[in-house]
Amino acid sequence: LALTATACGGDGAEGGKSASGKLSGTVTWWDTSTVGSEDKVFKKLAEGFTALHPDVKVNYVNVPFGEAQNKFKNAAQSGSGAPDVIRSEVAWTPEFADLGYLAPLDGTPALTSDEDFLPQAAASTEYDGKTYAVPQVIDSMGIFYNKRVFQEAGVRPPASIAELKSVAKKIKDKTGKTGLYLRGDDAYWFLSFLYGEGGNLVDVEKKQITVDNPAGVKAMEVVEDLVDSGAAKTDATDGWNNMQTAFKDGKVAMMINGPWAVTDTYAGKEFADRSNLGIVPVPAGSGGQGAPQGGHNLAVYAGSENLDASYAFVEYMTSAESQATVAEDLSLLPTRSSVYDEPSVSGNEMVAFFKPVVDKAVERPWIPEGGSLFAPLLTEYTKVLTGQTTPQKGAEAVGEAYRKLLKDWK
Ligand SMILES: C[C@H]1O[C@H](O[C@H]2[C@H](O)[C@@H](O)[C@@H](O[C@H]3[C@H](O)[C@@H](O)[C@@H](O[C@H]4[C@H](O)[C@@H](O)[C@@H](O)O[C@@H]4CO)O[C@@H]3CO)O[C@@H]2CO)[C@H](O)[C@H](O)[C@@H]1N[C@H]1C[C@@H](CO)[C@H](O)[C@@H](O)[C@@H]1O
Repeated sequence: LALTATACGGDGAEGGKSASGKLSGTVTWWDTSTVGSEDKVFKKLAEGFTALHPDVKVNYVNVPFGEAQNKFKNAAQSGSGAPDVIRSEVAWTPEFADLGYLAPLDGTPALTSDEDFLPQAAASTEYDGKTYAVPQVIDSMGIFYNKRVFQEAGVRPPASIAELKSVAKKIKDKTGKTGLYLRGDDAYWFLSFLYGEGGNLVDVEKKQITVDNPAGVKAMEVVEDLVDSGAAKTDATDGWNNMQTAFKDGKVAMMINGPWAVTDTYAGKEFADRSNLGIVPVPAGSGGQGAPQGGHNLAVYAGSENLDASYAFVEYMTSAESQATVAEDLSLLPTRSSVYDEPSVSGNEMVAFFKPVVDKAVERPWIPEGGSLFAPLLTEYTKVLTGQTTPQKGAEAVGEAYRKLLKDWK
């Protein structure tokens, strides 16, 4: 008599494992990847799971990046409507784990060959001595530039803020185009300038708020000056679309961005010839050089009624083969070291550029409040860029907000 362990899932679907170990039921996966450039690759990959496990139905749901975090927290809190698996951004993972919304994965089939994961990618999945997610992609940022415009202006890619300004001036004089598009509605775009001044948002070891120290104020002055001097243009809203459109249409010569922008950028008329897209490290400031570490993990909802199939699905989606497919199709960076040895991956120019960048990217504090540091930073960053506050006042306001958020920090 084949005993089938069945349980009614959150969405009423049956799930579980038959005595023969065959997986069954439904796995609902909330993917946050960009619709129109990344989603179709991830959807196709996810649905490939059924080829391996015919009795498992994968319910692929794309939830916009800006909505998924709170939508998941609300569903998990109410115990209704949460997915079995969520694409959990690196900063969401410690927060979800701290709230008890994620299934610990140590010792489960979700986590295989975990010594193969890049340590900096694995770091965001570990919380309180347990592993709560599996790294899917890791990323950082660089300067994307239009080689044709650079040739027309007779300039070379900038390596410092000073060179960024002089290159932008030459481009404006020779071609009439603005040098840089600096995204103003997402504070992630501020971090490489902060690191360039030798600053950081906080110092985790010392439990210190550092965003409002002199380096933090200087970084706000740097971005303010890039806009006021005409070297860069920015927007307070709809930054992603404005940045991509301006760069893809050749209206600006540079943008700062990450691997997740590559596929969409290649769709631009300026980059139909992909060799016209150049990429170099973010500029050095007066205090150093550094780009932020970002990325996404796959995590299993602690209340999933189909843990067995969810573990297997996460393992499949983060396997070396899956990561190689995603790197080839989307130029996204694998989180498994072994995948970089695949010829199709190491031969990808974008992956080859970003791997050393990711290896020395500035790691973020993997604390539950880590993601919450961005909302107050965004408010002041946008105000500085649009002349509504001064760098000094902006940085101080962020520091004040952080001291409310991180009570016992100095
Ligand atoms: C404000 C947010 O601050 C932080 O986010 C940081 C983030 O921590 C940084 O790492 C960085 O993320 C990189 C990312 O690493 C990089 O991969 C890429 O991601 C691509 C994907 O690659 C692409 O596939 C596709 O998905 O699209 C993705 C996005 O393009 O670019 C990201 C940067 O965009 O920067 C984020 C800051 O934006 C908080 O964590 C919250 O997210 C918070 N938002 C909440 C706010 C709540 C209401 O207040 C609202 O109710 C809540 O629902 C919202 O969640």
